[in-house]
Amino acid sequence: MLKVSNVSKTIDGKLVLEKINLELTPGSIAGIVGRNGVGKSTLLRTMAGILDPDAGEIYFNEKNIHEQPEVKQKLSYVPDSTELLKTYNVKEIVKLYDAIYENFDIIYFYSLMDRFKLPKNKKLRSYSKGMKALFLMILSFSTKAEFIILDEPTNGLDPIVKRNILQFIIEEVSERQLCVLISTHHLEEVEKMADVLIMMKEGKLESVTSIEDAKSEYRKVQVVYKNALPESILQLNNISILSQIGRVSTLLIKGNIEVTMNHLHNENPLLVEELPMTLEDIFISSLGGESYVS
Ligand SMILES: Nc1ncnc2c1ncn2[C@@H]1O[C@H](COP(=O)(O)OP(=O)(O)OP(=O)(O)O)[C@@H](O)[C@H]1O
Repeated sequence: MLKVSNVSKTIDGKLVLEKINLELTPGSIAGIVGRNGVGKSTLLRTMAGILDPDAGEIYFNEKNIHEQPEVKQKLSYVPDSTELLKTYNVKEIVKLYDAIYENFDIIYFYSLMDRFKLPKNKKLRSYSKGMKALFLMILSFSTKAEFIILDEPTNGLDPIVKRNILQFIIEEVSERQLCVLISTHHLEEVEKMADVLIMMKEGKLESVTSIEDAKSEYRKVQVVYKNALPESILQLNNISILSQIGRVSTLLIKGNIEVTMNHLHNENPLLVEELPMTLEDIFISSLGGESYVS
């Protein structure tokens, strides 16, 4: 179990993380989403023990990762950049990881290199972006860490490499009861693979829920009224307008769903139709700021 307790961090005079509390359990994948610059990478780096919090603690299996650094053997962090490693070749990096991680499994590492058809006698510089991302992932899972933190692991990857990586992560989590935390802007990935959705806003956690619970809190509907949207509907504070094209409005209802649906019906609509909802709708409604009517 990984526990973040009241963690705050200020960088260059700016409060980047504010009283973050979070618990993640083994055998689960958590997706952390939020707009650019809200503090996701800072939180991930702090959870990995790379940055020190100004206040609060992070525990892995009840051991404080900043006070008992040997716990970091159980954690692996994959950054969103391979800059640091690019002048090394595969064998040198493997040697480095083998020296740092006492459970590093070289046989497993090379079996994964074969599975994903990555060349073994090259400098990382000669790898394509997709190959580098796969390589870092393979390295990370070969450490046999129990908690793996991935910062934007599928950025810039083609759909096939992306699918292979995501499939690989799901396999590893179910076979080894790992806990994986993924930061991403690809909401459809979170929707497909994550058990837990973490939404972050301006340095704070806006919500931590299962994907199912997040979706059940909302309903997306298309409505058409004879004239413009009735004033009484515009005044409801649990409704967001996702789009308006002519008299056709797409609304997202948050909470109090049955009462609000009755309200929509009571205003004599020409049409009220439920639409399938995506995490993107929830993201825009919860984290999008004041105005996003298209
Ligand atoms: N080393 C640093 N020096 C100065 N400011 C920093 C540093 N690291 C982070 N910040 C600031 O902290 C805030 C959060 O940055 P962070 O990279 O954690 O956000 P993010 O949510 O991961 O963003 P993105 O989605 O764009 O990757 C930003 O305002 C950023 O400018």
